Amino acid sequence: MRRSSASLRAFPISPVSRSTAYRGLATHSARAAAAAVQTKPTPPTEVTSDDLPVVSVAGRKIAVGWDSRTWSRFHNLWLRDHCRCSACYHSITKQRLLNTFEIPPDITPTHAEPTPDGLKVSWPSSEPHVSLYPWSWLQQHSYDPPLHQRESQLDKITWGSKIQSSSPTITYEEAMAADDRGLYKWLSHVDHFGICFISGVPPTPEATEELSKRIGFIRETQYGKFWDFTSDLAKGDTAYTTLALDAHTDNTYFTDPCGLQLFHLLSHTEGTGGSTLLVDGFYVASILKELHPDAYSILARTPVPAHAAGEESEIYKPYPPSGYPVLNHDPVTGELTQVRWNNSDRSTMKNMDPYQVEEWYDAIRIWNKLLTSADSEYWVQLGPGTAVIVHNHRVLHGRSAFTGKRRMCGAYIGVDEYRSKLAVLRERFSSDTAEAGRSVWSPSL
Ligand SMILES: C[N+](C)(C)CCCC[C@H](N)C(=O)O
Ligand SMILES: O=C(O)CCC(=O)C(=O)O
Repeated sequence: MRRSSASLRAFPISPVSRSTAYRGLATHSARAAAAAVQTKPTPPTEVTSDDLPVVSVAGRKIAVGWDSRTWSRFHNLWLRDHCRCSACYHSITKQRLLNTFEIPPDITPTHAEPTPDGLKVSWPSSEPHVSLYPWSWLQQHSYDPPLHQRESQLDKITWGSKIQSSSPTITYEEAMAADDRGLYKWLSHVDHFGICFISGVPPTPEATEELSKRIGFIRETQYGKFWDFTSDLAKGDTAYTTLALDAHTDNTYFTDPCGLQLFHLLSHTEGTGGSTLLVDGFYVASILKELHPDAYSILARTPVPAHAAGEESEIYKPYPPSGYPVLNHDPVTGELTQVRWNNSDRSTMKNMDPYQVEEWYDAIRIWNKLLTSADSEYWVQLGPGTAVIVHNHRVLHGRSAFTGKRRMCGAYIGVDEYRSKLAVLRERFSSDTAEAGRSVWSPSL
């Protein structure tokens, strides 16, 4: 609905006129719309300079009318706290300079008006303080009501064994290309699928280490930084044997399990077996939730203790020691964010209520049956030249038993290092403001 700019003209807000900040038809219809029961808000249209939103200050909030049906309400206190002028916010470090706790809880603007660049608000203070909030930022961060889908897993593509017909893959050249476009493609595949193969990798630990470092610094653990291992029990873990390893996620004994795990099989001679198992934990969890909601709920609320205690000098356990559930969720969106499952590394199930015991075992039995189904299991034989990266918060991995001499190398990357790199690449390659550098209004802040 187009409105003349005259009807949107703000005028100074005095206590008397505070609740009638605007005149003209737009205000009436906008206010009537605001009073109407809020139907599901439609994301507002692009704000153009000749069609500015309606702005109204009422009590402890400022209301922004995007169109006749969509309003957002922002607390004055919240707006003042989020001022990003150079006095309130460090434009280089992107850190708050303002002392939040000096803002009066009942702060009220002396003036508020729509401008082509955003919502302009003047605050009472000994020296005049003016804040300007870009319309796009206000739309993105509207919380009353939320106008945009919160950052969510919408772009996750779950898979079963059929992915083997078209596994996400990039070439080593793409991954190593200095312009980072290939790196962005690689990490986008990991973000969507939880796995990505890399073909054409020189079959050396050196090249594999450099490949790993393209994502971020390697996460050092008790197994070292870059690992190059075989079945010699060099470390007190069954990975350093010829035994089969059931589908698992690594580091359940850490408070914060690694984010990515890269594997590159350098050689396997004088024997057979040792193929790699990959299972999309998000895919299996979605089936469990659909077909066995009670089991899903049990796995989502029962903490599972774990340990790595194969070295005399080490006892790793998560904090708190009770551990974390198999299925972990975003407390805001409720979406599944992390699978933690390693039945070998699981410690004694203590602190359980007696009635829980059998239902928990029933739940993990169903979970295991789905994990090990032909529909879920993606078996692939790695070999020199083809590495695979696995998102350890989502995809479970394992291997079949083997004979002979088998040499595997790889590395862990922290989940925050991975997410930071992806965010930077996304900012650079998918934002039309990348050239201008990171704004204090970046969606990431
Ligand atoms: C990857 N690397 C061979 C270094 C270590 C393997 C550790 C496996 C451990 N049981 C876990 O699940 O975390
Ligand atoms: O040896 C392999 O193929 C995988 C070993 C493994 O599962 C691990 O290191 O976590």
